[in-house]
Amino acid sequence: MSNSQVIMQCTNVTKTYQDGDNQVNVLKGVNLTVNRAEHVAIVGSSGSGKSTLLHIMGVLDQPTSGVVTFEQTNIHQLSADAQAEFRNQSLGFVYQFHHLLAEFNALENVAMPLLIAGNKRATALKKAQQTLDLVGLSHRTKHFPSALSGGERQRVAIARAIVNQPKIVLADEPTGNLDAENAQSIFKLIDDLKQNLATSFVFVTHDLSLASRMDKQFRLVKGEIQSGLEITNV
Ligand SMILES: Nc1ncnc2c1ncn2[C@@H]1O[C@H](COP(=O)(O)OP(=O)(O)OP(=O)(O)O)[C@@H](O)[C@H]1O
Repeated sequence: MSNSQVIMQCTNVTKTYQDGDNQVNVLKGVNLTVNRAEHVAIVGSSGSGKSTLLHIMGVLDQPTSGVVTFEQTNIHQLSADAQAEFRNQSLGFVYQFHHLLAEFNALENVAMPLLIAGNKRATALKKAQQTLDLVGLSHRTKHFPSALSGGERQRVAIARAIVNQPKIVLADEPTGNLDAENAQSIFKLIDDLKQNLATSFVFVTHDLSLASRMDKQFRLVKGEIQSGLEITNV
């Protein structure tokens, strides 16, 4: 695989917290690579460091040591402005809880990142409409979050994450709050998006059957990546 295929890379990433007199080593030298348009799962038991790693990859947090590159640039050495631009333009986030704005309808929620980036309202709404079409919610654009089902809200959250065509989406247990049927349907949606988008996806999930559908799986055990994906003990 040539280096130009690599979009994001973690090299020897560690994270240590000081808890009183104790040092808590949450990540102990994590190495992983995400290629262009690749769908990657990160699995691991509660407390294994998954969210910490995802936050570091999204420059929401700093590693204690090690390097994270995005298109060969060390993202933690960028200026605050450049980091904000990276988050705005190259990155999408999806969380376990949708974090949609209650006072805006689905269309406006999806348009929000484009409006914040300075697009005209008409342009932003048009792109938001196209993205809601893509996630199968053409018929729900005027609904407020409170009038949508859990699965529909998560689709809106995914539409919001991809509306500005980021190169990579980081998703922290995007189906963790959904029943099995809705979880399946969200993963099918993400599979289907592969046909339309060249976006890389990194998912944190507890669900090994969903993880096994991704192109690649990393298993975190006590802050270290272990190779192989076993169906037990996650
Ligand atoms: N600010 C902090 N100070 C001290 N310890 C922390 C801090 N943040 C996280 N931790 C510890 O780091 C460990 C990893 O947390 P993290 O949230 O990354 O795990 P996780 O694998 O995402 O877990 P879950 O699946 O439950 O969300 C946990 O033991 C947590 O208590």
